[in-house]
Amino acid sequence: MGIYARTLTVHNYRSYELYELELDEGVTVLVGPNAAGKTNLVEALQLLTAGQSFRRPSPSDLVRDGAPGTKIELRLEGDGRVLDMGMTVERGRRAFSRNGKKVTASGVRGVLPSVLFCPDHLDMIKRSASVRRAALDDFGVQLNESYAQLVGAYERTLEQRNNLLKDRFASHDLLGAWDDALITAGASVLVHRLALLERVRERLVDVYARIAPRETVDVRYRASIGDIPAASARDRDAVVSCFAAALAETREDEVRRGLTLVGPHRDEIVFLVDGREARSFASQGQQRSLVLAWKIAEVEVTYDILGRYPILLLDDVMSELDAARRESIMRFVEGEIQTVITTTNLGYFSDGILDASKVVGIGEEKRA
Ligand SMILES: Nc1ncnc2c1ncn2[C@@H]1O[C@H](COP(=O)(O)OP(=O)(O)OP(=O)(O)O)[C@@H](O)[C@H]1O
Repeated sequence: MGIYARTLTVHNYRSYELYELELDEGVTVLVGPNAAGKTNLVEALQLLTAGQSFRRPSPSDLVRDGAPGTKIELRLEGDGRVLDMGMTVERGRRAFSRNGKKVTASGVRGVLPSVLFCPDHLDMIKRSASVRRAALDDFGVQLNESYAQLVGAYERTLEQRNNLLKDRFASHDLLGAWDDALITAGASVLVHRLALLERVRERLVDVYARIAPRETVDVRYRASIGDIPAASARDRDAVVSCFAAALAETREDEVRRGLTLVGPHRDEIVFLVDGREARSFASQGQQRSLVLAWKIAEVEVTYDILGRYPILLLDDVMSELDAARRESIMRFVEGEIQTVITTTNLGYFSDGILDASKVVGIGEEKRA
C-alpha cells in the first residue's frame, strides 16, 4: 500500500499536553464533541505531511497555552521503511526534522502527501480568486518541490516590483529589469499551473459525473495577461511573449496605481456547472459537489503523478454533506486510501463503514 501514517504524537501542542494517536492503514474516525481537539490533530497531520496548515497559524499559536514550546511527531511506515517526521516550536520559531535531522518544510512536504477537505473549503467556489489559486498552488507544491520554488520566486519578484512602483521618488527606468524578472518567473508559474490544472480538470469532470450524473462540470483558467491558446499553454516562449505584451500595455496604469496589474497573482480559475459560472449560478449543493469532486480529483492526480495515494484528511465534512454525497465519499475512501475523518456524530456513518474503520474517541477524558 506504499507509505502510510502510523503514529502521531503531540506534546504541548494546541489543546494537548501529551497525546498519541495510532492510525489505521485504512479509515480512522475521530469522534468527539465540539472543541474536543479533533481539528487540532488533523492540523498536526497536515503540518507533518504538507509542511503547512490550512489555518495558517503563527508558530506560537501551535504551542499549548502556558507551555514553553511544542513538539509534534509523525511516524510513517511502509515499503520496508520507517520515517519520522517532526516539528518543534521553540522561542517562537518553527523547525522541521526528518529522522532526527533538521530540514526545512520542504524536507517533510510530500514524503506522504495529504489532501485535506474541511468546511472552510466549501466556499472555495464563492470566495475570491486568490482562494482558488491558493488551492491549486498548495496542491502543486506538495507534488513537486520546483513548483514551490517557482511560486516563491515569483512572489518575491512581484513584491520588489510593487515596491518600486509604489515609490514615487524611484526612477521607473529600473522597471525594465523587474519586468524581465517578473516575466521569467511568472511564465514558469503559469506553465506549471496550466499543466496541473489540466490534469485536475480531467479527473474533476470524471469524478463530478459520478457524484451528479445529470450535470456537467468544467474549469477554465482565465489569465490576466490575456487568453493563452490551449496549444501554447505548454510553450514557455509563447507565454513569455503574451506576458511581455500585456505588461507593456498596462505599464501606464501600473505606474499610476503603484501596482502590478497582470500576472499569475491576478488570474482567475472559473468553475462551470452546465456551462454557467458556478460562482454566480451554482446551488449550495452543486458547490459542495464541486469542491468534493475537486478534492477527490487531487487524490487521483497525486496517484497519477507520484504512483501512490496521499493520506486523505476529512475534517468535519460529513455534517455539511447530504446522505447521497456522504455515501459517494465513503465509497471512494473504502479502497486503498488512508483516511482520517473527524465527526461529532457516528450516525453519519453506515455500520459497514464503522466495522471496517478504527474509531477513536477524542476528548472523552474531559467529559469523564
Ligand atoms: N495554543 C492553544 N493552547 C490551548 N488550547 C488551544 C490552543 N489552540 C487551540 N486550542 C483549543 O483547542 C480547542 C479546539 O480544538 P479543535 O478545533 O481541534 O476542536 P474540534 O474537536 O475540531 O471541534 P469542532 O467539532 O467544534 O470543530 C479549543 O477549545 C481551543 O481553545
